[in-house]
Amino acid sequence: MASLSGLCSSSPYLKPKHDRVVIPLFHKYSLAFPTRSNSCSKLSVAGEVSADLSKTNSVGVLKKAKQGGLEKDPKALWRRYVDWLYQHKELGLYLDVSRIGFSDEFVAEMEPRFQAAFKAMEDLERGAIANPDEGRMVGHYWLRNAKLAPKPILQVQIEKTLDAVCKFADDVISGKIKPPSYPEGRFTQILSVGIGGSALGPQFVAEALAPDNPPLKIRFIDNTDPGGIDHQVAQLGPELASTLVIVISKSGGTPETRNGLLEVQKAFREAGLDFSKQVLISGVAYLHVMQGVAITQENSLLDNTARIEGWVARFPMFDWVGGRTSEMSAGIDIREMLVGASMMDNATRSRVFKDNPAALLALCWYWACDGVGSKDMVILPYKDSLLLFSRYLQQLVMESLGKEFDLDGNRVNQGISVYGNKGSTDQHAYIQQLREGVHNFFVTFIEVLRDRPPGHDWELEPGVTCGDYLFGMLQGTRSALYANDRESVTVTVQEVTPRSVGALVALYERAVGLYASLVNINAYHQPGVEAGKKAAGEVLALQKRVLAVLNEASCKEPVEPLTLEEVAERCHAPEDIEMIYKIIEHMAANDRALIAEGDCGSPNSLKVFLGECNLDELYA
Ligand SMILES: O=P(O)(O)OC[C@H]1O[C@](O)(CO)[C@@H](O)[C@@H]1O
Repeated sequence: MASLSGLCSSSPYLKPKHDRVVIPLFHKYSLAFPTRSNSCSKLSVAGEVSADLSKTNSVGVLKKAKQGGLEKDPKALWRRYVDWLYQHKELGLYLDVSRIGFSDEFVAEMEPRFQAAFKAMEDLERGAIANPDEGRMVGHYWLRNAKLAPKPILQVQIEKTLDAVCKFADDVISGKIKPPSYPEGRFTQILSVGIGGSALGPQFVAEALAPDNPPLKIRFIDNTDPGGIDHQVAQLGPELASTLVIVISKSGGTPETRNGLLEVQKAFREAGLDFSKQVLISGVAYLHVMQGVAITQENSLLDNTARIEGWVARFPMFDWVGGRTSEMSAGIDIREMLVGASMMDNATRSRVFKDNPAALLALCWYWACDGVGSKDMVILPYKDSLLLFSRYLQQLVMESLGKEFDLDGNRVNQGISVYGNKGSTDQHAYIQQLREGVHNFFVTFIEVLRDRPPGHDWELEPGVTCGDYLFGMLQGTRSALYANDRESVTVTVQEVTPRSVGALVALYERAVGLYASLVNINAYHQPGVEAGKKAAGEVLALQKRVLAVLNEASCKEPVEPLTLEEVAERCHAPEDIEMIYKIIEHMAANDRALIAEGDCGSPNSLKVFLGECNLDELYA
């Protein structure tokens, strides 16, 4: 049986006190250990024997390896810090994984799997169908280096779109493109309508990179909540006339985004603004002469609508760019971000494990979460401008990794839960539990070294600045957590710039892709969300039936208030009585159904009808 004892002695981390853990590295030994399935791995690995390590259940092995606890000797820790420190010199980015307790045996065990993951990633970048469930390529890396695109036409499209977007942005800021109802002025506001990756990316980047006094202030409608939409429109006030509305929807068919579009169109009408001139375009990215831009996939539902109405220009979002990885597509301060992302992409192509920060991150995730999501990923940027990084990563990580089946059809219910906010603020919120409570997480600190632009700093007490406190809080929290065996990773950047933000996005996009290979799942589809969308459609269809039944009863002389059972029966949906009750409760709360008897607290006492009879509906 292969033993790895030789690897142990060289590592200061693995001291003799650890039991020798023997890990089968090659297929012929794996039969000694239970595997999830006997099917050979689809992943081809380096070396003469293909391993089915993608199925080896290494959780048990991991647990055994972890029993030794974390290294606490300061000198040994320092050696580990130095030994594992990753630095991207040009980007000024560091990755410290020393506070994650993976063992040398574990790294050795994972090596073949990483080589397989690297190979899968290289195939992906060459245009393989890396999203097999949707039969799509995965090409967000091409957005920052168009030469990587597998077809010349794609390279041209990427480069042309980038140029067109940058020119459009310049023309808006310079006032060359003006608000139609405000010809003497220029655009002063941006209202972005989109959801999921079509909102979180722009929101994260706007929060991280927008200057204190931007040429256009940006606000977001990222939900179908009428109150939220009204609030954003109300805050625009008279500036609605000089608001550039951007609708982002890759599919062009997301209900929440469509509703945002319709609601904003209505607001324009009510403000006496000729919406057809202050175009808010949803669907394919069309640059209308007037007041709207949209970014999404060509030939979408809305694209065809827009094409029929004849639009001036278009910014396509490609079908091989997933929503959660569309950060680098049209619409944001892109060139510098692309440079940072491209530099990080080059680094994360390395097959030399220690030179690949994304591989290091993926290794830490696998170790900390046992490859099954057993711990949550807490994202703690100690920088206000990176406030939304955790929300951005929540979608990137959880929508990519949170999958029911693996690529071989095994039910795995994979994923890593992500949450966070910012430090040191969160030290006054949930860090108490992290330090002393349930140990179900590992932390990712995001450290930004530059506190203020040069010459703008000052000491609030002799020798100490406000930023020193922030630095001290980060380091103190990291030490306090580790002292109580709470593991963490620290990503350090010099300052928050388009280049460092681009690099961070690219780092995590690659880490997610590599981790997905390690756990053998498709990171590039989101079937679970489609299920939710479908269920929402069924609720709305039932609501239509409820309204029709109530309308019929309300058109009678005298009006016939109905009980829930009667409504359910007439909808031919007795099994949906609870949903019918919820629908009626929501309608009554919005004065769209009237309660003749009883109240919603006693569902069986209810008798409801509609305030008015809609004869058109009745005879429809
Ligand atoms: O950009 P679209 O097509 O409107 O989709 C919005 C979001 O919905 C999803 O498709 C599902 O959540 C995300 O992947 C995407 O970012």
